[in-house]
Amino acid sequence: MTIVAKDLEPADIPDHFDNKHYSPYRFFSAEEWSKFRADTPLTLTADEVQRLRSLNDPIDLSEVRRIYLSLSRLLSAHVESSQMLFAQRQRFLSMPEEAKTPFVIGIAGSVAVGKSTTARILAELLSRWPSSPKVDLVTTDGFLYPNAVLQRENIMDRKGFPESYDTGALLRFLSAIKAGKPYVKAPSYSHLTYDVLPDQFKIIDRPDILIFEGINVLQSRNLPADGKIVPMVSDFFDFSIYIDAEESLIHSWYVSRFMQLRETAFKDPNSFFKRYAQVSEDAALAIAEGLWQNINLKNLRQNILPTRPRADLILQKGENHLTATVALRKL
Ligand SMILES: Nc1ncnc2c1ncn2[C@@H]1O[C@H](COP(=O)(O)OP(=O)(O)O)[C@@H](O)[C@H]1O
Ligand SMILES: CC(C)(COP(=O)(O)O)[C@@H](O)C(=O)NCCC(=O)O
Repeated sequence: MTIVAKDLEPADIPDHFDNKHYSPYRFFSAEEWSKFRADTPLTLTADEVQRLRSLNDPIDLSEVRRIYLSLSRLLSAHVESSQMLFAQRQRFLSMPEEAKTPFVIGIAGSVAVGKSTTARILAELLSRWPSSPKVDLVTTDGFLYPNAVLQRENIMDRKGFPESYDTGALLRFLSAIKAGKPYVKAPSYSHLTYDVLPDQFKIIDRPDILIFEGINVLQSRNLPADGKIVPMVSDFFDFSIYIDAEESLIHSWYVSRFMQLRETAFKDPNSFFKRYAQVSEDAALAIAEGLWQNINLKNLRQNILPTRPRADLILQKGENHLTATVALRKL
């Protein structure tokens, strides 16, 4: 029987991630991957790594050396080739040489998997390569609808799900960046107030690289009822990374971070979660479990993990947030 594309349901389309023999990815152990750094100098200091890492993320200089130097070397090779291709195309079209529009790197993965640390370390390392001195980082939480809207729509417990983002604003932002527009405004979010900051923006002015990080960045959108084809966020990416780990590990990272935040950020009188700093440890654990099970785990299973096969590179973390395997898409 011949199976034609239209007969395939999404569930029939193999992920191939787990079948290492017939997979669109090549898999490398952390040790194999670390060799690809060649003679790339380690330009970050232990103090800088400490400053860049998020709460509860024990990443250190040896992890930067093992994983991130090779990754920054690979990414800078992609940036340079794309700049060269752009210059060749300008000559082909007999158009004047002009600056290439930003190279956009998407970073996806579950809540609490450590996307922010990866994004900040890569931004620092990439800004030290001659082809990309100007690197900016934007997180997608600024594009969430304000709490007032989520409450009105009765979807506060869907924060982070596709419907909680202003997808139009996300697409307008990325298309302005890719069009080479100067001074593009990115909206901001506060984990302290658990809400978007209405009048605070980050100005993105034609960087060499834009790192765009968030749980939803590899999601495709359902086609609207009128059948119009709309772009998706990842259409604007030149390279994408998915940060992966076993569900049970991410679960434990989420809960232990929550318990640490209870001792720090939640004590701030402006914290949305300040009441959780006052309850007993057992009650706080139950709240963290509830947030994980009812919001973040559901979102991971339904909307985030299914996007993993779309990434160009997958960093698979093991115990202690250390990268165990790197999967790189075959070109
Ligand atoms: N309630 C919170 N209060 C303060 N900071 C938080 C809170 N939740 C998350 N963060 C911080 O926000 C950043 C993003 O967290 P998250 O979206 O879970 O992604 P990831 O852990 O993959 O970076 C991290 O640096 C994390 O430490
Ligand atoms: C703000 C987030 C949705 C992450 O947003 P992102 O930057 O990935 O778009 C997430 O950190 C979050 O707050 N989730 C809601 C459930 C919870 O409080 O854990």
